[in-house]
Amino acid sequence: MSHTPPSAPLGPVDSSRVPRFAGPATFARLPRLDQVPAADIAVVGIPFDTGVSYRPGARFAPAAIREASRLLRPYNPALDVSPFASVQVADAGDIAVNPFAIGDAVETVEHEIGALMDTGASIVTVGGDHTLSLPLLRAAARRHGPVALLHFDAHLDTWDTYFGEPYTHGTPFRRAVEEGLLDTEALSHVGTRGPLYGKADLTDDERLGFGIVTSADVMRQGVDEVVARLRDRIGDRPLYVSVDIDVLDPAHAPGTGTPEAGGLTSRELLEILRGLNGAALIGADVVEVAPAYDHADITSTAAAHVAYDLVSLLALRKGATA
Ligand SMILES: N=C(N)NCCCC(=O)O
Ligand SMILES: [Zn+2]
Ligand SMILES: [Zn+2]
Repeated sequence: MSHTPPSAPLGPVDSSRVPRFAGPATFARLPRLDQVPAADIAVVGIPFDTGVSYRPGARFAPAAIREASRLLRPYNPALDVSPFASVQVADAGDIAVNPFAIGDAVETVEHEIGALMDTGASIVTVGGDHTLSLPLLRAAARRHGPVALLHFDAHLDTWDTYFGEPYTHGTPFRRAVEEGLLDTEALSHVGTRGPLYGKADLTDDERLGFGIVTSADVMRQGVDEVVARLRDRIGDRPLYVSVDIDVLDPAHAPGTGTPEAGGLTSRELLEILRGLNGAALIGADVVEVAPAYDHADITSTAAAHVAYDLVSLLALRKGATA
């Protein structure tokens, strides 16, 4: 069901008239959700980093990504779409999550995102740590049933517990499989690399149903072959995409909490995402941006562009054109 009003959607502030560095930042200078009757696509910030195991700071990512998104323009040539022209896209602001209690934050995110989805909006979240994918997948699965997952990350994030804790940024996808939120025929990690605790990390992960396209596979096989393999696995299932920005090499994303050498370039990541055009994307998150470790906004710029392409893919699904 589309909630696009009969009149044209309210688009972003025109950066050819109002300088793009003026005024408060919303994602891509889009209207706030409270300025439009309803949104077909909502970008939501989640300022939360209580689930991290190493460098904190992802709570500041929604603001940094919005600032970095000021330079985005309304036509996306790579996907030949104007994502804001015929579909109402809006910035829904930040979810007020409890910074002291992970369980409470997880419940709040599930509830708030579920309520937004109930209005008919598709959601792209920006910011926060990878703990958040669990409540986001709970909300997605409640609406769509078990979903296919494309998980871009240096890490597996299928560990069982950390310090005995079940809800952390290293464990969301183990919980998601246990809770039946994922279609275990269609689970892929992309960009995996780096040292593990032991070989069992990999065998456990495989037992949960995941396939792995390592960072080195992307280099050896190339983007087109990787996209073909992933699309084959996803088919026409409802698809959730989770992007941990540490999938990028630290040269392309220094501002993150658990950096690993040997990652994707931002060009490779964007091209793989664009290869998903036509898949049944239903929602996405962009997590693990930690602005305090960033330089020259490299990481938040990459995250803003990733979110823009994800919004573009959702807009295409909702009928947007050039
Ligand atoms: N960045 C994410 N999501 N997870 C990293 C967990 C790595 C570790 O603590 O061993
Ligand atoms: Zn990671
Ligand atoms: Zn992760």
